[in-house]
Amino acid sequence: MASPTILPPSSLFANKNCLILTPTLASAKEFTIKYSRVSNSPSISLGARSSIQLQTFAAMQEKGTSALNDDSKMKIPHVLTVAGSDSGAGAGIQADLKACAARGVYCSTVITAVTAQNTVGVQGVSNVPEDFVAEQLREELLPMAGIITPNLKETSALLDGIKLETVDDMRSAARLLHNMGPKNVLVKGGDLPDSSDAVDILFDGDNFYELRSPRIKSRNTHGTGCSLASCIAAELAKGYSMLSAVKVAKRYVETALDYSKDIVIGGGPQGPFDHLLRLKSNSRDFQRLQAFNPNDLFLYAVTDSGMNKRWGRSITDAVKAAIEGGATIVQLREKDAETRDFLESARACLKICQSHGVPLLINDRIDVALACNADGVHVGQSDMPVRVARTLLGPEKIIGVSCKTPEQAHQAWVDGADYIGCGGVFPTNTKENNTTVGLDGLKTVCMASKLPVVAIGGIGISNARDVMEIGVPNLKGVAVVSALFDRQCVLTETRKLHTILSEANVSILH
Ligand SMILES: Cc1ncc(COP(=O)(O)OP(=O)(O)O)c(N)n1
Ligand SMILES: Cc1nc(C(=O)O)sc1CCOP(=O)(O)O
Ligand SMILES: [Mg+2]
Repeated sequence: MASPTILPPSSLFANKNCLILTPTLASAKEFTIKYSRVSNSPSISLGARSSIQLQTFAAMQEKGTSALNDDSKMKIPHVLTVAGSDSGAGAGIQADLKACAARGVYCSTVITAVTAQNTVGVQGVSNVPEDFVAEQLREELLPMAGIITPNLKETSALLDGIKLETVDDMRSAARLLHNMGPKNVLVKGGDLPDSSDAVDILFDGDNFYELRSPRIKSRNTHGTGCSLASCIAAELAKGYSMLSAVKVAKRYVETALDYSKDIVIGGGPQGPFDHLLRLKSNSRDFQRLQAFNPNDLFLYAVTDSGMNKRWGRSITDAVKAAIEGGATIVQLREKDAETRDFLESARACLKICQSHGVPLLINDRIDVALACNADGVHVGQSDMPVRVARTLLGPEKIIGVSCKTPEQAHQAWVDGADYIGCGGVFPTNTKENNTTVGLDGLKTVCMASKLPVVAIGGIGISNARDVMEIGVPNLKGVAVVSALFDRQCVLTETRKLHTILSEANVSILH
């Protein structure tokens, strides 16, 4: 790539040609700021195109943004969006409002331009006087940005027209944009040629993350960028990290696009999609648009068909007892089961888990997980690669992967896993020829991992406390097989382990 001229940040605001514009609103002062406030750490996300962190909430109030005044009484997260109005209601302010509402966040609005448009095109734009908007926003937005989210055209426009044809080009561009000041850059590669996946590159100044998802064929894509940025702001406002917020936002937009493929609004070539899908569907898939909850890893019960047979109980009885005893997530690890039996058990266990709000994962078998619509899978380093599993399972399902080294942990994040299982922490008889990494190995992996971690291998009531006391915040719990299922009473053993973990949690917090 040729080295681009980097525009000074202030000109991004002052010069319309340098603003990051959506193609449909290219003549408007189209920029969107989403303001989100979480207790004492206010942040603004500059939406359709970027996101900024405000130093102080007070500074914003002094600027007279009355919509935000008295915010302290609000119980729900609050986003301020500053954007153009789209009369077609697919993008702009209208998309921001819908996306925030769909994500459970209150959205105040400042309108910068009013457009007349429909699914055929933009018929007119009337800008709100620039001074009036500038009065509210200040200059030099980009260096304050928490994240900017340009698509390929916008990235190219910001970088003096450079060509972006490959994922490597996107990475280089993300680095160049990062040099302009924003803390994070998400270059959206939806228009990348010759790619069967939609690939976005997130760069936080240290690491690149390649976020892939299946490309959704739909004419109803108008407002996708606005909605993604709004959703990032909404998730930040709820307190999620930038990385989690971006992942959830991407999943939300993908799911909404997929849900809206067949709706017909207007006769033009590009229609809007339906942001409020969640309100219209009771299905678990839509309810699970939340980020994976890492706290579910607290007491992770992993079944073993051999052990259950030995103690004369069915898998379903074993799962019921584990849940009653306090298991917070269940994995069916049925190495010897015939596929048909496994599927039948998985369906029955899923019903039990669903009725208790406990996620059910399937070990190794993506086919079984798909067939029974389980919550996700756990795979190892020699099972199906996480990236492939993600493509098959879609953005909503939980994917866990076994990791013994920092490098594997890093790859797990890049590939789109939700958590890692790290072990064997202690020697185990449950898994043959398993390498023991010890408490030190566990700590090393946890510290390197951007994902939540569950420890596994030889863990039971005698040593669970030692494991949790390594005191690394992303170690969220323990995964256990024999200490629960190679025992006479699964319920009693699970309860005991739950008590020990809870006590360890309390002592770590103090
Ligand atoms: C939570 C959790 N962590 C690790 C594993 C091990 O997975 P894998 O390495 O694929 O080995 P098998 O379980 O398939 O023998 C796990 N199952 N769960
Ligand atoms: C399934 C599994 N995976 C491991 C890993 O190190 O990745 S250890 C393990 C077996 C865990 O069983 P138990 O709790 O009975 O020791
Ligand atoms: Mg495996």
